[in-house]
Amino acid sequence: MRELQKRIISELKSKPSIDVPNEVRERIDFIKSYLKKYPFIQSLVLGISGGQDSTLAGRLAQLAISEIREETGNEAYQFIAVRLPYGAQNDEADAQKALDFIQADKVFTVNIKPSVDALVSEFKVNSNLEISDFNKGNMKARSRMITQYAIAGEFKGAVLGTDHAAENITGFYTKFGDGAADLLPLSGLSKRQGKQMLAFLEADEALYLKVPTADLEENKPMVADEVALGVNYDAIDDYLEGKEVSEDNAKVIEAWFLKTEHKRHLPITKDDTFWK
Ligand SMILES: Nc1ncnc2c1ncn2[C@@H]1O[C@H](COP(=O)(O)OP(=O)(O)OC[C@H]2O[C@@H]([n+]3cccc(C(=O)O)c3)[C@H](O)[C@@H]2O)[C@@H](O)[C@H]1O
Ligand SMILES: Nc1ncnc2c1ncn2[C@@H]1O[C@H](COP(=O)(O)OP(=O)(O)OP(=O)(O)O)[C@@H](O)[C@H]1O
Ligand SMILES: [Mg+2]
Repeated sequence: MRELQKRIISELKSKPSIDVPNEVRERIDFIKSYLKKYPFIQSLVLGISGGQDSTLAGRLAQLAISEIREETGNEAYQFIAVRLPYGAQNDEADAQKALDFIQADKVFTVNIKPSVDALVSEFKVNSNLEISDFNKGNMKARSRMITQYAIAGEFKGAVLGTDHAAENITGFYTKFGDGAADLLPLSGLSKRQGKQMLAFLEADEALYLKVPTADLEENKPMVADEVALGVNYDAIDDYLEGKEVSEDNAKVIEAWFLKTEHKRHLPITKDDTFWK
């Protein structure tokens, strides 16, 4: 195995394969044990996009909350799903399908378009600064973060994130946007391991066979992650599972990993050494 591949696997804690029922159980138990340790936290909050990752994290969270409510008799525990479209969402039907599957205790819908557009327009009006479509995409992800933390603030909540090894390795998320969260129930998983868990949980296969997309840019709607990254998830998963991948794919994956190293650390101080 490549030296960097070994280091990445160890850092991201990815596994060559998973025992699917056990993996589901361990991740539900992780959420429950955290809630038991910090009883102040009574709700879990997560944005549901209609994509694979939030469908899986949302269902695991709802199962954990239902179990803990039953076990403790405390009816205050709840899972709050949040729809956060920017105007009309291209794959709204998938988001509704995901909500049907997750069966969240509560659903809020907040259109982030007015606040994002207001901010973009302020730059233009006051500073004649044109925010690029790409940068605006990251502003959308950060607006979603603000909204989820506002809901957590109202409901003694913690915010869940959907980051997993196949996303963390390329840093393909917005720093302090969708990258910001309190708990990460999918940590260490490859994309295909997430699919296996959704199949085990009996999700409609349309929810995990669909093409993964960030869908943040208006000039390039629904662009597939794999196109933006220049490498496909099969290769990323193989790499994380310790398999051999082509030299070209390995180089692309490793370049993303090295370029985004700053995203996998807390804000950098003079005493940190990872970047030296
Ligand atoms: N070396 C370094 N040391 C310390 N900080 C560094 C840095 N390089 C950049 N930075 C900071 O990081 C910022 C750039 O990072 P960031 O703001 O994240 O922006 P960036 O990594 O440029 O873009 C985010 C990428 O993730 C994709 N994304 C975002 C959200 C969700 C999803 C999805 O799959 O759903 C995908 C998005 O399409 C885009 O390709 C810079 O503006 C700077 O503040
Ligand atoms: N329109 C949206 N509404 C609510 N939450 C969203 C929306 N878009 C993104 N998010 C949040 O940001 C997270 C990151 O998006 P990302 O695209 O990586 O995951 P996904 O859409 O769940 O799965 P996939 O990678 O398969 O598209 C989502 O998991 C979700 O929590
Ligand atoms: Mg998505």
